[in-house]
Amino acid sequence: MPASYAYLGPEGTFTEVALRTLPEAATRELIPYVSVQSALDAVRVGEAEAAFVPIENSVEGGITTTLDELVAGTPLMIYREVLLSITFALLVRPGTKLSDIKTVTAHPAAQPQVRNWLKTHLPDVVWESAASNADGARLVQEGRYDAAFAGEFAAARYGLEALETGIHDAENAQTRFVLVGRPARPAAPTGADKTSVVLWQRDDHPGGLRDLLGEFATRGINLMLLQSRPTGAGIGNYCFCVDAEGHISDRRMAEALMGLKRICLQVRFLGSYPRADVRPGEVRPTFPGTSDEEFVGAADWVARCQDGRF
Ligand SMILES: O=C(O)C(=O)Cc1ccccc1
Repeated sequence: MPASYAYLGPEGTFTEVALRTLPEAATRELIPYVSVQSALDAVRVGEAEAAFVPIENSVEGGITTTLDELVAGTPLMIYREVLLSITFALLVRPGTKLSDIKTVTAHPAAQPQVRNWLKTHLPDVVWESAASNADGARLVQEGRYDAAFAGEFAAARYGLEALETGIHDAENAQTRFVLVGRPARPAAPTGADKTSVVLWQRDDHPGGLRDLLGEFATRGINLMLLQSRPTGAGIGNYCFCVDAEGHISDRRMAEALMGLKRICLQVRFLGSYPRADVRPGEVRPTFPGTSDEEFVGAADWVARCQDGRF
């Protein structure tokens, strides 16, 4: 049996389309799961080699179920990311007219991307959340709802037709997906990488978040995502999901992570992996004084001072 990748299913999700853009997906068995949790659990228990799930979109930010799964439980690691431009189609059973639609469904992350369209075209419709956009299409096929927002490509799979296509409140809306596996050595740096971590503050004090972010800022590391998530320990108790530009084997990133490890209650490393928004082969510039050579040179200088050889 080939190694398998679990993904947020059923067949016909945007997640499946994004997964199929990865060359390695062609050599794996792709198995749909009903939720992000069950796909990630399949990896945790060794049923799947990796899981492919949505993690962020450009309209609402982080997809909290995915972030919360990565923050807690048995540690997992991100190995790849994929960006997909998203527009929705309104899928209905053949013959349904716009005026027939009383109920509509989709994944909760779809709602902020179609809210204005709904207000204009179906102001009185009742929204129900589905486990995924393709699951919403399946529920329309079963007659549970009148319409679903999903990819146009899902229509044929569920015997539906697209009453409207190209629905998107925000121009260029993109969703980011990640391939998640059990912890292992990260892929080698490409020159345009991203590192994801979760940070827990040691205590609550003025400027606490600034202290954490300062570890990145003083080493010239740009941040690409900062999302607080409740720890569950009470109001005001948060951990921080951070995506930072660079790879853990870059000296500046390694030093920033060492700094965070010293000052945080806990740091969870979620992986270093190639950025999907940069062309392969393109190397990101570093800020003055933050290249590997400059870190090595500075460490040598300190060693020579300690030896009285400067
Ligand atoms: O992959 C899907 O179809 C999903 O249900 C997740 C999702 C939700 C909204 C936009 C893109 C992907």
